[in-house]
Amino acid sequence: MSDGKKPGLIPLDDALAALLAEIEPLGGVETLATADARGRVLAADLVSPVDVPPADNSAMDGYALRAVDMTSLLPVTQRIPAGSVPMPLAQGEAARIFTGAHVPPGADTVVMQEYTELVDGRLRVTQPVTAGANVRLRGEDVRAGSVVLPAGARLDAVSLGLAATAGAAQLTVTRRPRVAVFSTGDELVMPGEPLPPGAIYNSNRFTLRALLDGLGCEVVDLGIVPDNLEATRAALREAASKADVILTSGGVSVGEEDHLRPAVQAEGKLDLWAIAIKPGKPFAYGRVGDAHFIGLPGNPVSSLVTFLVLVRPALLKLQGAARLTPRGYRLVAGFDWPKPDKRREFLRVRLDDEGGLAMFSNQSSGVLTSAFWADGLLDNPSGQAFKAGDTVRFIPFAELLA
Ligand SMILES: Nc1nc2c(c(=O)[nH]1)N[C@H]1C(S)=C(S)[C@@H](COP(=O)(O)OP(=O)(O)OC[C@H]3O[C@@H](n4cnc5c(N)ncnc54)[C@H](O)[C@@H]3O)O[C@H]1N2
Ligand code: MOO
Ligand SMILES: [Mg+2]
Repeated sequence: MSDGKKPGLIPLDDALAALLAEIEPLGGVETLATADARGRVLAADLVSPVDVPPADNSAMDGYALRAVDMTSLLPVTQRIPAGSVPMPLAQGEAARIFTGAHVPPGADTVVMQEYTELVDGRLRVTQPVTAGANVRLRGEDVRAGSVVLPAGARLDAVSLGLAATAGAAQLTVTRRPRVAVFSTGDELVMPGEPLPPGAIYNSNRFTLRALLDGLGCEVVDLGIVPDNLEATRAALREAASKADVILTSGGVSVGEEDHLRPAVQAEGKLDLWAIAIKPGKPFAYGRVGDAHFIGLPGNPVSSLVTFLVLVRPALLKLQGAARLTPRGYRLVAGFDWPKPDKRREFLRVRLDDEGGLAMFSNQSSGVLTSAFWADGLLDNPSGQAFKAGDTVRFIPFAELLA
């Protein structure tokens, strides 16, 4: 802990480890319709009761036959649209078949119709295909009895589709965290209201609510809290009575208008403060009652970055997610960075046309445009300068905002 004047900054990895050590998964499950489970975490392995596809089926509109018959003129003895049940195919016969229709027993190959012609009602293959072509095998996607989605999987568009392909109408997911959110700042005004002198629109509320929503959390929005100790303490008490997590923005730095740290110390305890991260240094973590307290810096980019790097893993751990941190990728910097900081930096960067990384010109933590422009964050270790052409670590927003 620091006295607030000369903070000994905590390395980010240590801070994240300490934060995650405080987080126990919430426990508790609920069963939801598959369509309603986006953003949630699967509570138990999902085992498929069926093979997918359930039978060998055609990948093309064309004709099913036996490969050995490919060079003969074949009578077309049945017509098999998708959804119908075929009859067995005898040697020397072909069947008209459509994409997705079950291949008749006896047939082993499908020839697309463009590679065939009918001669007096009989099928001639004009362009032979290899044996087994265009047949999608039973169970080649999912085998009955296998785990389609493991416990801890986060449910996104692809995993929900996969659950449905295995026939799951409902999914058992972990309990969603209740997160009470408030913004602090006498200067804050809500969009839609006039902007008086000295004021600024409250953007963090919207960023944070959307981030929480994406992570499957239930938001308790306590609005804007003025910059005074009593109001901040009262807001913390209310938040702790209503939520598993209290998430605030602003008022965590060292000015006498920053009341969150003393308020948390009065109402509970402060475990972590001042991280070696840029932007986002005054990030704070503690407890108020049974609730976790997380204080994000007010600057909009600091608030966003600390959420993505520190809060997101914590909220995922609360929900029992298997993967807490995003993948990083090694990419080439397209610019020089001659001014290393003591803090680990997260620069807002974009993929350039050569597959390297370009940087937004203004990296101020107040410039939210930088994050909108960017494709992700360049994760630069503390004290490190780099040059164009050097390899750096890139974390795409596609990973962080999923
Ligand atoms: N003497 C020092 N001053 C500051 C330090 C320091 O080490 N010594 N750290 C700076 C850093 S780094 C950051 S980050 C900020 C964090 O400040 P706070 O968390 O106390 O946030 P505020 O002072 O309340 O606000 C900062 C900035 O952000 C704007 N803001 C706040 N909330 C919102 C919101 N909901 N929507 C949009 N904008 C918001 C606010 O107007 C301020 O401009 O402290 C530095 N100071
Ligand atoms: O940490 Mo502050 O975010 O450098 O502006
Ligand atoms: Mg401040």
